[in-house]
Amino acid sequence: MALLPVDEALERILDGVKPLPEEAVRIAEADGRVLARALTAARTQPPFDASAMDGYAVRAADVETTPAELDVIGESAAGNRFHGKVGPGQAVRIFTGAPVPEGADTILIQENAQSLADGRIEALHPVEKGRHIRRAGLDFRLGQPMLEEGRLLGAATIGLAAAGGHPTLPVTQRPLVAVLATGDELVLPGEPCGPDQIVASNGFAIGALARAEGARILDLGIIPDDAGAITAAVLRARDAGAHVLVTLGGASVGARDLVRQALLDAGMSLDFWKIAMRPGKPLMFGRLDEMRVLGLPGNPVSSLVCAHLFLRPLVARLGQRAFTPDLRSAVLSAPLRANDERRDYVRASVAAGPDGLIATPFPVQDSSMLTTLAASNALIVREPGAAAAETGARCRVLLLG
Ligand SMILES: Nc1nc2c(c(=O)[nH]1)N[C@H]1C(S)=C(S)[C@@H](COP(=O)(O)OP(=O)(O)OC[C@H]3O[C@@H](n4cnc5c(N)ncnc54)[C@H](O)[C@@H]3O)O[C@H]1N2
Ligand code: MOO
Repeated sequence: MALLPVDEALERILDGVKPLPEEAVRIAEADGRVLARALTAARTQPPFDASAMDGYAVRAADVETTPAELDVIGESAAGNRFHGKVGPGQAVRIFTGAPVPEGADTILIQENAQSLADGRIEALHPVEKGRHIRRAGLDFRLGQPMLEEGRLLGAATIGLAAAGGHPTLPVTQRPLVAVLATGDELVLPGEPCGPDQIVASNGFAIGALARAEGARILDLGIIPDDAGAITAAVLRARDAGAHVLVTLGGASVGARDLVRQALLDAGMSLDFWKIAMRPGKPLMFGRLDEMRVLGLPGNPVSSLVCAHLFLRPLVARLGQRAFTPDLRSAVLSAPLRANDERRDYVRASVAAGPDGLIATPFPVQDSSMLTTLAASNALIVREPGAAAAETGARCRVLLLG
């Protein structure tokens, strides 16, 4: 049977996936969340004409010719306005952020004023009308759109929302991704490791990748190669309301590769198994009620490359985040062999050269080797059936970010 092309696999995984419903979060906890609907200003900023400088609120007409003497009749500070009116020949001491008093139409900065005796000042230079005054609503006005739906919230956007008077924000729920590792050979880092055992690493890597895309993680731990135990763990994920279940390992064809059967036993409808991709051929995908199930291969590189290509966009879409693979053109610094029928994702390091990006593939591409994946910042994407490529040839690279 022909293997499913990668792009079609992604389409099938994303088919019908919609952003999760919204929830309210306190603004102090909104960092990294996605705005579920557009936000409008609940107030006007600044709410009054405000001074942008420390100095004196004056009438421009009084300082047209300088030096000019003025009577200081009071003070307007941020949080404590002056309630009177500035008349001809008068000034009010004013500080940055304070309301400009009635009658004044400009700000004389204190560097351009000389203090005299008896609460008088001398304006040393003329000031044009409106100088150093922030008009009410300069930043935004009540009811004005501030932030659009789908906006990823960070420092500036959270600051804006707070200034707009929002104590809580409507954000898209974070997808819950359950992660289930399978294999009798696996132990956790730091646990005693028998002679035939290895340390389970995939769950940590996948968890990190999913979290970076906005997911919450439900860690189901390591389940032994026992179909019944795997099925029970799958049902735990569903009952916990996981939006996505990621299984790790046991996806291939060996007699001990029990995950597919265990998923079917749990009631999953299988959409596909095996795709035209290297690494990651035994990838499987299906649905169990509302939960999407991604069965990732056990080899650490296969598992993480598949997660980059399929789990990230799935989690992003559920969480209403924009996701666009960062594909670029580069020049090969070493030759590559002709490709077979699978799309190949070749670990590589990509660096800027004088004429654009230069891609250097790692010579050994075994899908168990995390050292090369950790050293890679990109994958060279080679189409099925691609001819051998010489040094200097153009290639497509997927930056891992
Ligand atoms: N006869 C065939 N054999 C294999 C085929 C095939 O088509 N025919 N496909 C190969 C490919 S490609 C891959 S990829 C692997 C994937 O196999 P599984 O998904 O069944 O993975 P396992 O056999 O369970 O494990 C493979 C390897 O990865 C280690 N592993 C598993 N889980 C973890 C984990 N959580 N952390 C770290 N390492 C893990 C496991 O110990 C094995 O060494 O199948 C090929 N075989
Ligand atoms: O697809 Mo497997 O991932 O070649 O090692």
